[in-house]
Amino acid sequence: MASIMGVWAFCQSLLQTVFPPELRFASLKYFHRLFSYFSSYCYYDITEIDGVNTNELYNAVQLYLSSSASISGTRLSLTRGLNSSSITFGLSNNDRLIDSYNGVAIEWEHIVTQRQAQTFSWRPLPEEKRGFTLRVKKKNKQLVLSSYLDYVMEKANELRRRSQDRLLYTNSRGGSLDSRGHPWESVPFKHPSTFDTLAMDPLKKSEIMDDLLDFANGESFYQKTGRAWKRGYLLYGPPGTGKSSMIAAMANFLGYDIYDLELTEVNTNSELRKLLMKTSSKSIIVIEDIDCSINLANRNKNGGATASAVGSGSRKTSYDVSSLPGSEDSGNTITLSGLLNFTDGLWSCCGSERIFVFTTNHIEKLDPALLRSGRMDMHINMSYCSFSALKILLKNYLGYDDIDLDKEILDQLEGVMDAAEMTPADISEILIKNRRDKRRATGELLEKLKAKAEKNRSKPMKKDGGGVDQEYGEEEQEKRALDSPKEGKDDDDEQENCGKFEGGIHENGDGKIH
Ligand SMILES: Nc1ncnc2c1ncn2[C@@H]1O[C@H](COP(=O)(O)OP(=O)(O)OP(=O)(O)O)[C@@H](O)[C@H]1O
Repeated sequence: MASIMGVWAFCQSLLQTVFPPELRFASLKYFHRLFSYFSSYCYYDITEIDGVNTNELYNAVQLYLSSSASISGTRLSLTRGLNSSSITFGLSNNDRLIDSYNGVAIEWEHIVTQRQAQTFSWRPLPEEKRGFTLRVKKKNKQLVLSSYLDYVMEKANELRRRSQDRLLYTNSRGGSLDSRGHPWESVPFKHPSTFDTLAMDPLKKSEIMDDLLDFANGESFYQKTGRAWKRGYLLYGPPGTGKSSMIAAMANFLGYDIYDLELTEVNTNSELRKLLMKTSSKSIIVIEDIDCSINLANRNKNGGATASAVGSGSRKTSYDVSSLPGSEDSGNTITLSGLLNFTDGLWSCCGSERIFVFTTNHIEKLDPALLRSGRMDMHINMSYCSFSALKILLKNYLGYDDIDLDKEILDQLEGVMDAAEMTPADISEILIKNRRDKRRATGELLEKLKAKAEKNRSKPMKKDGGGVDQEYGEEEQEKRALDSPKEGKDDDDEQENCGKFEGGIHENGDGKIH
């Protein structure tokens, strides 16, 4: 052993003296070339750090391989990212696995080596040099370059979305930028509302779910028809009927982030555009209480853009904004046409797969331009709790199934439900309060429903000029009465549009009305 080692050391020193490093390097290079010329494989190296920047492809490959069921190694590396509630596992150092794509075997190897002495860098580099080497037969090279890597990126993005908690963004006050120069601030979005917990007519619910799925899987459809890959939903109905819960359920269903746009914090149309440009794909952009955020009632025929408080009853500071041509962008205001451009115009197409959701408690206050066909693809009426919706609440809150409930009580509940006009929020309150005693819960609920129905019957809806519901309170009625008179051409438009929204779902754009 000692002799062999002695000979080896001697040969090594001889080699180093006879062959200078340059010669060795050159011969190694030619050897590699010769090897790759005769080899039937080609190799691609994907390093973790590309120069000084992080290589996104490396992260994507790592994530993609973590999902591969064919991981054969018995030693895996486990990671849990920031904002993530799940653990992902990946290839351990210098491990390899075979992936299959369109019947072609692709070999991945995770290479980890020690980084040589640190050269000067503005950014400290990790001590280890990590990378993936992809090996594929030369004849399949084209497949890897043309589609496999795109496929890996796409899958990785999908996995990232699924494993990471969704984020809820809101625009910073007065359009200020955060430390990363971003106009949106985010927090993890953990709203537990899902379509299972949402109390509404099951038929309506499944229609919305189908529509969302069609949208999410409709990339080729939108491409084929030349339409921007986006969809608009208008949720309207009295407070407490589940509009916000519906948005959360949509986000949880599709795995999208939510951008909650506070319009009262946006000063100009261009600020609005900048915000839009900074939203990511696969997201829901929400403008809640659009009638309160800016006054989008009848478009002012005479004046320029004015910014003034809207008066009593408005829940937020509001701006009276006209959308006359020529008044756009004049002064520090956003206009209706600016808003429509935001959802509809050329700018709405930066990024893709985005859903716009507007909510309002008073659909009749919205400008017809906002309701016109093609603007908001679907109008969803979140109405008072129906009997079928009540059954969902009873199941979720009290654990009742249809069969558990007394037939007589069920009949009584069904009898008063529509006349009572109670919101799911009111009903959930009663159920939460008595959730430990199911009998008391149903008893109290029935009592309250009967009393409400009786009250409604004895005091029929006093309608003012605009058809104001007593539920909305004196202050709100006054405001609505002020806003109700409609004039000119828009009048017809509005009536035509508003006439369509008597309950249920209405689909625009493709001519279908539900
Ligand atoms: N359809 C529903 N299904 C299940 N729970 C509901 C529903 N509607 C309301 N709730 C309950 O009532 C609470 C308030 O509902 P939510 O905020 O979604 O109503 P909203 O219509 O958005 O009200 P607002 O117009 O005041 O914003 C929710 O936390 C939820 O628990």
